[in-house]
Amino acid sequence: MSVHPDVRRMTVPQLLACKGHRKVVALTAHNVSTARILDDYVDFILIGDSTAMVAYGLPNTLSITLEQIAQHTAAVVRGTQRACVIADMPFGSYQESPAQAFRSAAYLLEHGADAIKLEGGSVMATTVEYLVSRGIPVLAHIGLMPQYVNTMGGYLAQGRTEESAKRVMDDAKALEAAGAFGIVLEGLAEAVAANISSAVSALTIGIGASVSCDGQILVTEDMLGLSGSRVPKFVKRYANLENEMRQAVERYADEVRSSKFPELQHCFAVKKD
Ligand SMILES: Nc1nc(=O)c2c([nH]1)NC[C@@H]1CN(c3ccc(C(=O)N[C@@H](CCC(=O)O)C(=O)O)cc3)CN21
Ligand SMILES: CC(C)C(=O)C(=O)O
Ligand SMILES: [Mg+2]
Repeated sequence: MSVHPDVRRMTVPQLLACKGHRKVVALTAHNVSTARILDDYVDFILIGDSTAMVAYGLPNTLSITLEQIAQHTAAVVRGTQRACVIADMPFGSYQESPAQAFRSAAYLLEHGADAIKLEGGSVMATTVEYLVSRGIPVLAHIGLMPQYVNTMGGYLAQGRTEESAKRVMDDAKALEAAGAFGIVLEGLAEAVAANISSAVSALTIGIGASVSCDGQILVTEDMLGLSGSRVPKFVKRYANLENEMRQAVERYADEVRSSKFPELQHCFAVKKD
């Protein structure tokens, strides 16, 4: 990157300044071609651990490694200029201790991330404070936490009982006090998301948590119709790129088989004399 880039990347303080003024727009990406397109439209791009599922075909988000997320982060950074880039901390890279979390988060910042995201409520407050006080902006993630799939027994919406609603509100307040600049609210009852969004000064980013959040995020493959038929209830399909890709690939296959492609314009001629 040049010393004086014409285009400035959105910073975490600028993201936070959106609270109460305008909605924050976010999507996931893990490669250059997608990141380059998103860069013109979103405030931040998340390299989600959902990459495990949408890019690697793994059954859940648990087995993607820090090294994999770091490489996908570097790719997204190379494909973007304006969007803030936030990397998901993979399972096992931060739960052990604040020091372990710092080492992992620093590794992701070394690969170009502007901030990191980690899952967990009050239990992560000490870790969040440790990271933020040492220069690493933290986006927290509560409600439906996919890295807890084995203890939760599934991807279940949260905040639907009084007890659950109170727990999630307490988590949000603990993370705010620890210094998280934002909190992803996933799979959360609408009223609870609304209460949290007005109770905390941190930015709330919803996914399946209603329009009351300060911003929204979705997995890009889901909203583009590229992740098959089984998508979470909270996904809205803005395109059906699977159909488009099928049509294009079918046409290519037909043209190769019928020798219609390639044509002369796609070929090199021998140089004259
Ligand atoms: N492609 C993709 N999109 C995602 O949004 C996503 C991932 N992968 N991987 C990690 C997690 C898993 N997510 C999920 C997966 C399934 C449901 C789901 O099926 N939920 C039920 C409701 C469950 C209940 O509370 O009863 C649903 O009907 O949507 C929700 C979130 C969200 N995250
Ligand atoms: C959907 C977002 C919030 C996420 O954590 C992911 O993609 O991994
Ligand atoms: Mg994630």
